[in-house]
Amino acid sequence: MRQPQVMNLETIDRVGVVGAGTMGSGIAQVAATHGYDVVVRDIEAEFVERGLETIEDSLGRLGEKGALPDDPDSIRDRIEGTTDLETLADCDIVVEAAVENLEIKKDVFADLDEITGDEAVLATNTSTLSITSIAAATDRPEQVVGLHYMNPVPIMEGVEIVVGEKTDAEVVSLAHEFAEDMGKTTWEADDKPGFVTNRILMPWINEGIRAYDEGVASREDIDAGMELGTNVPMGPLTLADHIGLDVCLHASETLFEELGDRYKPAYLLKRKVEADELGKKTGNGFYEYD
Ligand SMILES: NC(=O)c1ccc[n+]([C@@H]2O[C@H](COP(=O)([O-])OP(=O)(O)OC[C@H]3O[C@@H](n4cnc5c(N)ncnc54)[C@H](O)[C@@H]3O)[C@@H](O)[C@H]2O)c1
Repeated sequence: MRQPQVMNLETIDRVGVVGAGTMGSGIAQVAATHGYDVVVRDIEAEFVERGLETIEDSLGRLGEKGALPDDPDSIRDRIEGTTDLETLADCDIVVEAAVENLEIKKDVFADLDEITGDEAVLATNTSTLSITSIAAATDRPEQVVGLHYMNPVPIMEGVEIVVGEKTDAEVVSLAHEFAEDMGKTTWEADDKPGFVTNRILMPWINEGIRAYDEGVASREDIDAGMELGTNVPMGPLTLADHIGLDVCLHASETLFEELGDRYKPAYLLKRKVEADELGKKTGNGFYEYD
């Protein structure tokens, strides 16, 4: 195993992005917006082109709203598209956002491990797959970390930093700093299935889908019920559509395989109710209140 090099944000100039789909194009755009030189790679030229068009459209819209620190053309000029993975060889950090398939991600990481410099950080945007498993395809598992951006990347503020079994603490710090440098706010999760977000989100989405299928309410009323009743900005069916149903299915299958039936009331929930810890009204639940 290699020894991790000293890394800090100042050493990161060139950012590689693998995959020019929904997430990869967003990550490339946000990195370029914050001054990084970006190279984004997909397997087919038409996918690269589509990703770049998405970026141009989004930059155009944000530019019109005055929401960019620079003019859209200058930001766009910082992004290079390619089908050749070798173009990522001199990247200081690579964020992988290819399809949610462990074998594909492992192949990508093995290739990145071969071609990038020793000190490069390799990050994955996986929604549910194990960082540790992906890192095992490399000879630098301590430099592999989860950088889980949210969709749509240019709009969503949060990035979940996922710590693999062997991820070095310096790499974790760098991941936080890198995301924050892109104007994001981070939180950290251990490398457990679904991390924080999808572990909780996916059963919620699936329940919304089942409720619709079982005729509990119309699509609109399920979404309205959750939006108006629980103050989320988007109900489960609309959100699933935004995420991509295939992405949701992949994520759900991984969680089901790893965690089984998650729909029983949580053990701790029952215990807290028995202990009369009912939340804000009793002054304590999962938090304490004055
Ligand atoms: N869509 C979301 O809401 C969301 C949110 C957070 C994380 N993610 C995760 O981000 C990743 C990408 O998801 P997406 O929604 O952008 O998917 P997508 O299908 O929109 O894009 C994936 C892209 O990866 C490309 N690709 C496949 N194999 C490749 C390879 N070997 N090298 C380079 N490119 C390759 C595909 O051609 C495609 O363009 C997945 O791991 C997903 O779980 C998705």
